[in-house]
Amino acid sequence: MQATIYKSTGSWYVVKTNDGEIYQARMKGIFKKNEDITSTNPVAVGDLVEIEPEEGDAANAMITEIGERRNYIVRSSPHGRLKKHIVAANVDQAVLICTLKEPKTSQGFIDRFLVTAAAYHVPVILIFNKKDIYREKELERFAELEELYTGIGYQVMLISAKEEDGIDEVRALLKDKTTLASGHSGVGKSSLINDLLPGLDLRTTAVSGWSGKGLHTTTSAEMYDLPDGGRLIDTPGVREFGIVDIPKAELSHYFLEMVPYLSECQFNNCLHINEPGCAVKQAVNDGEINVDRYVSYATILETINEKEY
Ligand SMILES: Nc1nc2c(ncn2[C@@H]2O[C@H](COP(=O)(O)OP(=O)(O)OP(=O)(O)O)[C@@H](O)[C@H]2O)c(=O)[nH]1
Ligand SMILES: [Zn+2]
Repeated sequence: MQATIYKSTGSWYVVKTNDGEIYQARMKGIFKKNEDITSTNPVAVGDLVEIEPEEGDAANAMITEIGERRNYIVRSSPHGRLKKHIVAANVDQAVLICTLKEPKTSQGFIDRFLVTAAAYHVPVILIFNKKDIYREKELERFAELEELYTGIGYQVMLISAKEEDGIDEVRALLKDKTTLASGHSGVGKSSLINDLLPGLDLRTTAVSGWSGKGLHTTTSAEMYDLPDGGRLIDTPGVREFGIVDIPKAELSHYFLEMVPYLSECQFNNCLHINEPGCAVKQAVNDGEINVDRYVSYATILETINEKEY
Protein backbone atom coordinates (compact mmCIF):
# COMPACT_ATOMS: atom_id res chain seq x y z
CA MET A 1 0.00 0.00 0.00
CA GLN A 2 1.04 3.58 -0.56
CA ALA A 3 2.44 5.64 2.27
CA THR A 4 4.37 8.83 2.89
CA ILE A 5 7.52 9.20 4.95
CA TYR A 6 6.85 11.43 7.96
CA LYS A 7 10.08 10.91 9.81
CA SER A 8 13.45 9.38 9.10
CA THR A 9 15.83 8.38 11.83
CA GLY A 10 18.49 6.67 9.74
CA SER A 11 17.48 3.04 9.44
CA TRP A 12 13.86 3.39 10.60
CA TYR A 13 11.14 5.50 9.11
CA VAL A 14 7.76 6.59 10.37
CA VAL A 15 5.29 6.30 7.51
CA LYS A 16 1.63 7.16 7.19
CA THR A 17 -0.68 5.41 4.75
CA ASN A 18 -3.30 7.23 2.71
CA ASP A 19 -5.84 6.00 5.27
CA GLY A 20 -3.91 7.65 8.08
CA GLU A 21 -2.40 4.50 9.56
CA ILE A 22 1.07 4.87 11.01
CA TYR A 23 3.84 2.27 10.72
CA GLN A 24 7.46 2.01 11.68
CA ALA A 25 9.11 0.92 8.47
CA ARG A 26 12.46 -0.41 7.36
CA MET A 27 13.97 -0.49 3.92
CA LYS A 28 14.31 -3.77 2.13
CA GLY A 29 18.05 -4.41 1.84
CA ILE A 30 18.02 -4.51 -1.92
CA PHE A 31 17.07 -0.84 -2.18
CA LYS A 32 19.95 0.17 -0.01
CA LYS A 33 22.30 -1.35 -2.58
CA ASN A 34 20.58 0.49 -5.40
CA GLU A 35 20.77 3.86 -3.77
CA ASP A 36 22.32 6.81 -5.48
CA ILE A 37 25.88 6.70 -4.12
CA THR A 38 26.15 10.45 -3.90
CA SER A 39 23.29 10.70 -1.43
CA THR A 40 23.67 9.63 2.17
CA ASN A 41 19.98 8.85 2.64
CA PRO A 42 17.98 6.77 0.17
CA VAL A 43 14.59 7.89 1.46
CA ALA A 44 13.66 11.27 2.87
CA VAL A 45 10.71 12.89 4.60
CA GLY A 46 8.00 13.56 2.04
CA ASP A 47 8.90 10.57 -0.13
CA LEU A 48 6.04 8.44 -1.40
CA VAL A 49 6.72 4.75 -0.86
CA GLU A 50 5.06 1.37 -1.18
CA ILE A 51 4.98 -0.60 2.05
CA GLU A 52 4.15 -4.13 3.05
CA PRO A 53 3.01 -4.53 6.65
CA GLU A 54 5.00 -7.27 8.36
CA GLU A 55 3.15 -10.43 9.19
CA GLY A 56 2.28 -10.81 12.82
CA ASP A 57 3.38 -7.31 13.64
CA ALA A 58 0.71 -4.66 13.37
CA ALA A 59 3.01 -1.67 13.75
CA ASN A 60 5.92 -2.62 11.49
CA ALA A 61 6.27 -2.57 7.76
CA MET A 62 8.82 -2.97 4.99
CA ILE A 63 9.41 -0.32 2.36
CA THR A 64 9.40 -2.16 -0.95
CA GLU A 65 9.38 0.65 -3.49
CA ILE A 66 10.27 4.32 -3.64
CA GLY A 67 8.14 6.61 -5.76
CA GLU A 68 9.65 9.09 -8.17
CA ARG A 69 10.33 12.48 -6.61
CA ARG A 70 8.65 15.59 -7.89
CA ASN A 71 11.48 17.58 -6.35
CA TYR A 72 13.76 17.56 -3.34
CA ILE A 73 15.95 19.84 -1.28
CA VAL A 74 19.49 18.86 -0.40
CA ARG A 75 22.24 20.03 1.85
CA SER A 76 25.81 18.84 1.86
CA SER A 77 26.25 15.89 4.13
CA PRO A 78 28.17 16.23 7.35
CA HIS A 79 29.91 13.01 6.20
CA GLY A 80 31.86 14.63 3.41
CA ARG A 81 31.59 17.55 1.07
CA LEU A 82 30.89 15.52 -2.04
CA LYS A 83 27.96 13.70 -0.56
CA LYS A 84 24.55 15.23 -0.35
CA HIS A 85 21.83 14.69 2.15
CA ILE A 86 18.25 14.90 0.98
CA VAL A 87 16.45 17.07 3.49
CA ALA A 88 12.94 16.57 2.12
CA ALA A 89 11.17 15.46 -1.03
CA ASN A 90 7.97 16.45 -2.85
CA VAL A 91 7.58 19.87 -1.30
CA ASP A 92 5.30 22.58 -2.68
CA GLN A 93 7.05 25.49 -1.01
CA ALA A 94 9.55 26.40 1.65
CA VAL A 95 9.44 28.94 4.42
CA LEU A 96 12.73 30.30 5.61
CA ILE A 97 12.36 31.66 9.10
CA CYS A 98 14.74 34.52 9.71
CA THR A 99 15.14 37.18 12.30
CA LEU A 100 16.90 40.53 12.48
CA LYS A 101 17.70 40.16 16.16
CA GLU A 102 18.80 37.46 18.61
CA PRO A 103 20.39 35.96 16.48
CA LYS A 104 20.44 38.04 13.30
CA THR A 105 20.09 36.05 10.08
CA SER A 106 22.71 37.11 7.55
CA GLN A 107 21.70 38.03 4.04
CA GLY A 108 24.28 35.57 2.77
CA PHE A 109 22.45 32.77 4.54
CA ILE A 110 19.11 33.86 3.08
CA ASP A 111 20.55 34.06 -0.43
CA ARG A 112 22.15 30.65 -0.15
CA PHE A 113 18.81 29.16 0.82
CA LEU A 114 17.05 30.98 -2.01
CA VAL A 115 19.54 29.67 -4.55
CA THR A 116 19.12 26.10 -3.39
CA ALA A 117 15.34 26.39 -3.45
CA ALA A 118 15.32 28.06 -6.88
CA ALA A 119 17.51 25.28 -8.27
CA TYR A 120 14.82 22.84 -7.21
CA HIS A 121 11.96 25.07 -8.36
CA VAL A 122 10.59 25.41 -4.86
CA PRO A 123 8.98 28.79 -4.13
CA VAL A 124 10.11 30.44 -0.90
CA ILE A 125 8.31 32.56 1.67
CA LEU A 126 10.65 34.56 3.88
CA ILE A 127 9.26 34.91 7.38
CA PHE A 128 10.99 37.40 9.65
CA ASN A 129 10.25 36.49 13.25
CA LYS A 130 10.63 38.29 16.59
CA LYS A 131 8.86 41.43 15.42
CA ASP A 132 8.10 42.20 19.08
CA ILE A 133 11.74 43.00 19.82
CA TYR A 134 12.52 45.01 16.68
CA ARG A 135 13.37 48.66 17.27
CA GLU A 136 13.54 51.35 14.64
CA LYS A 137 16.83 50.04 13.24
CA GLU A 138 15.48 46.52 12.67
CA LEU A 139 12.17 47.78 11.32
CA GLU A 140 14.02 49.91 8.78
CA ARG A 141 16.18 46.97 7.79
CA PHE A 142 13.10 44.80 7.46
CA ALA A 143 11.48 47.38 5.16
CA GLU A 144 14.61 47.34 2.97
CA LEU A 145 14.72 43.56 2.78
CA GLU A 146 10.99 43.35 2.16
CA GLU A 147 11.29 45.72 -0.76
CA LEU A 148 14.32 43.87 -2.13
CA TYR A 149 12.92 40.35 -1.93
CA THR A 150 9.34 41.13 -2.94
CA GLY A 151 10.85 42.96 -5.92
CA ILE A 152 12.57 39.71 -6.92
CA GLY A 153 9.32 37.79 -6.53
CA TYR A 154 9.50 36.27 -3.05
CA GLN A 155 6.79 36.58 -0.46
CA VAL A 156 7.98 38.31 2.73
CA MET A 157 6.27 38.41 6.12
CA LEU A 158 6.93 39.91 9.53
CA ILE A 159 5.61 37.99 12.53
CA SER A 160 6.06 37.36 16.21
CA ALA A 161 5.75 33.70 17.10
CA LYS A 162 5.95 34.68 20.74
CA GLU A 163 3.00 37.07 20.60
CA GLU A 164 1.17 35.05 17.93
CA ASP A 165 1.20 38.08 15.69
CA GLY A 166 0.80 37.26 11.99
CA ILE A 167 0.19 33.56 12.56
CA ASP A 168 -3.20 33.52 10.79
CA GLU A 169 -1.51 34.89 7.68
CA VAL A 170 1.10 32.14 7.90
CA ARG A 171 -1.64 29.53 8.33
CA ALA A 172 -3.40 30.77 5.22
CA LEU A 173 -0.20 30.42 3.18
CA LEU A 174 0.39 26.86 4.36
CA LYS A 175 -3.12 25.54 3.87
CA ASP A 176 -3.31 22.42 1.69
CA LYS A 177 0.37 22.56 0.76
CA THR A 178 3.43 20.62 1.81
CA THR A 179 5.80 23.19 3.22
CA LEU A 180 9.38 22.81 4.31
CA ALA A 181 10.22 25.00 7.30
CA SER A 182 13.83 25.93 7.75
CA GLY A 183 15.94 28.45 9.55
CA HIS A 184 19.09 28.54 11.56
CA SER A 185 19.00 27.61 15.18
CA GLY A 186 17.38 30.11 17.50
CA VAL A 187 15.20 32.00 15.00
CA GLY A 188 12.03 30.69 16.62
CA LYS A 189 11.12 27.88 14.25
CA SER A 190 9.94 25.63 17.07
CA SER A 191 7.92 28.49 18.55
CA LEU A 192 6.21 29.10 15.21
CA ILE A 193 5.51 25.40 14.71
CA ASN A 194 4.01 25.25 18.19
CA ASP A 195 1.70 28.13 17.22
CA LEU A 196 0.66 26.32 14.07
CA LEU A 197 0.24 22.92 15.70
CA PRO A 198 -1.33 23.46 19.08
CA GLY A 199 -0.81 20.46 21.31
CA LEU A 200 2.43 19.40 19.68
CA ASP A 201 4.65 21.20 22.18
CA LEU A 202 8.01 21.11 20.46
CA ARG A 203 10.83 21.91 22.75
CA THR A 204 12.00 25.49 22.48
CA THR A 205 15.33 26.63 23.76
CA ALA A 206 16.31 29.96 25.15
CA VAL A 207 18.96 31.55 22.98
CA SER A 208 22.15 30.77 24.80
CA GLY A 209 24.05 33.44 26.66
CA TRP A 210 25.91 36.39 25.25
CA SER A 211 26.80 34.79 21.93
CA GLY A 212 23.18 35.08 20.85
CA LYS A 213 23.53 31.78 19.02
CA GLY A 214 20.71 29.31 19.42
CA LEU A 215 21.23 25.85 20.81
CA HIS A 216 20.68 23.05 18.40
CA THR A 217 17.70 21.10 19.73
CA THR A 218 16.03 19.59 16.67
CA THR A 219 17.89 16.59 15.29
CA SER A 220 16.04 15.05 12.34
CA ALA A 221 13.46 16.19 9.81
CA GLU A 222 9.86 15.43 10.63
CA MET A 223 6.55 16.08 8.92
CA TYR A 224 3.30 17.10 10.63
CA ASP A 225 -0.28 17.32 9.41
CA LEU A 226 -1.63 20.84 9.79
CA PRO A 227 -5.06 21.17 11.43
CA ASP A 228 -6.53 23.13 8.49
CA GLY A 229 -5.07 20.81 5.84
CA GLY A 230 -1.59 20.65 4.45
CA ARG A 231 1.66 19.41 5.91
CA LEU A 232 4.64 21.04 7.50
CA ILE A 233 8.15 19.61 7.42
CA ASP A 234 10.34 20.69 10.29
CA THR A 235 14.01 20.45 9.42
CA PRO A 236 16.91 20.57 11.86
CA GLY A 237 18.36 24.03 12.46
CA VAL A 238 20.27 24.09 9.24
CA ARG A 239 23.22 26.39 9.43
CA GLU A 240 24.36 25.99 5.91
CA PHE A 241 22.70 24.71 2.81
CA GLY A 242 25.34 23.38 0.43
CA ILE A 243 25.06 24.44 -3.18
CA VAL A 244 26.03 20.93 -4.14
CA ASP A 245 24.16 20.51 -7.38
CA ILE A 246 24.85 23.76 -9.14
CA PRO A 247 27.72 24.27 -11.60
CA LYS A 248 29.33 27.73 -11.51
CA ALA A 249 27.94 28.63 -14.92
CA GLU A 250 24.40 28.05 -13.72
CA LEU A 251 24.48 29.92 -10.43
CA SER A 252 23.22 33.20 -11.91
CA HIS A 253 20.08 31.42 -13.17
CA TYR A 254 19.02 31.09 -9.55
CA PHE A 255 19.50 34.73 -8.71
CA LEU A 256 16.15 35.39 -10.31
CA GLU A 257 16.67 39.14 -10.82
CA MET A 258 19.83 38.42 -12.88
CA VAL A 259 18.01 36.22 -15.34
CA PRO A 260 16.76 38.99 -17.69
CA TYR A 261 20.34 40.25 -18.14
CA LEU A 262 22.09 36.95 -18.79
CA SER A 263 21.55 36.85 -22.53
CA GLU A 264 22.98 40.37 -22.84
CA CYS A 265 26.47 39.54 -21.56
CA GLN A 266 29.15 39.69 -24.26
CA PHE A 267 30.33 36.16 -23.52
CA ASN A 268 27.76 33.43 -23.25
CA ASN A 269 29.83 31.66 -20.59
CA CYS A 270 30.16 34.87 -18.56
CA LEU A 271 30.44 34.31 -14.80
CA HIS A 272 29.77 38.03 -14.20
CA ILE A 273 32.97 38.63 -12.27
CA ASN A 274 35.80 39.96 -14.47
CA GLU A 275 34.47 39.61 -17.96
CA PRO A 276 34.16 42.68 -20.20
CA GLY A 277 30.73 43.52 -21.55
CA CYS A 278 28.96 41.94 -18.57
CA ALA A 279 25.31 43.02 -18.45
CA VAL A 280 24.89 41.80 -14.86
CA LYS A 281 27.70 44.01 -13.54
CA GLN A 282 26.32 46.89 -15.57
CA ALA A 283 22.92 46.36 -13.94
CA VAL A 284 24.58 46.38 -10.51
CA ASN A 285 26.35 49.66 -11.38
CA ASP A 286 23.08 51.13 -12.63
CA GLY A 287 21.36 50.17 -9.38
CA GLU A 288 19.05 47.73 -11.11
CA ILE A 289 20.47 44.76 -9.25
CA ASN A 290 21.04 45.09 -5.52
CA VAL A 291 24.72 45.20 -4.70
CA ASP A 292 24.38 42.95 -1.61
CA ARG A 293 22.73 40.31 -3.75
CA TYR A 294 25.62 40.58 -6.19
CA VAL A 295 28.06 40.14 -3.29
CA SER A 296 26.13 37.01 -2.24
CA TYR A 297 26.38 35.77 -5.81
CA ALA A 298 30.15 36.30 -5.96
CA THR A 299 30.63 34.73 -2.52
CA ILE A 300 28.61 31.63 -3.36
CA LEU A 301 30.34 31.33 -6.73
CA GLU A 302 33.70 31.11 -4.96
CA THR A 303 32.52 28.27 -2.75
CA ILE A 304 31.49 26.10 -5.70
CA ASN A 305 34.10 23.50 -6.38
CA GLU A 306 33.87 22.51 -10.02
CA LYS A 307 35.57 19.20 -9.34
CA GLU A 308 32.31 18.07 -7.84
CA TYR A 309 30.78 17.69 -11.27
N1 LIG B 1 11.12 37.96 21.42
C1 LIG B 1 10.81 36.86 20.76
N2 LIG B 1 11.45 35.71 21.03
C2 LIG B 1 11.09 34.60 20.36
C3 LIG B 1 10.10 34.62 19.34
N3 LIG B 1 10.00 33.37 18.84
C4 LIG B 1 10.88 32.61 19.52
N4 LIG B 1 11.54 33.36 20.44
C5 LIG B 1 12.58 32.90 21.38
O1 LIG B 1 13.74 32.54 20.67
C6 LIG B 1 14.38 31.43 21.28
C7 LIG B 1 14.55 30.30 20.28
O2 LIG B 1 13.26 29.86 19.91
P1 LIG B 1 13.01 28.40 19.34
O3 LIG B 1 11.58 28.37 18.94
O4 LIG B 1 13.53 27.38 20.26
O5 LIG B 1 13.97 28.46 18.08
P2 LIG B 1 14.33 27.36 16.97
O6 LIG B 1 14.52 28.15 15.75
O7 LIG B 1 13.34 26.29 16.96
O8 LIG B 1 15.69 26.86 17.47
P3 LIG B 1 16.26 25.35 17.45
O9 LIG B 1 15.29 24.54 18.21
O10 LIG B 1 17.56 25.53 18.12
O11 LIG B 1 16.37 24.99 16.01
C8 LIG B 1 13.50 31.06 22.48
O12 LIG B 1 14.05 31.71 23.60
C9 LIG B 1 12.17 31.65 22.13
O13 LIG B 1 11.40 31.96 23.26
C10 LIG B 1 9.45 35.87 19.07
O14 LIG B 1 8.57 35.98 18.22
N5 LIG B 1 9.86 36.94 19.80
ZN1 LIG C 1 28.01 38.66 -17.26
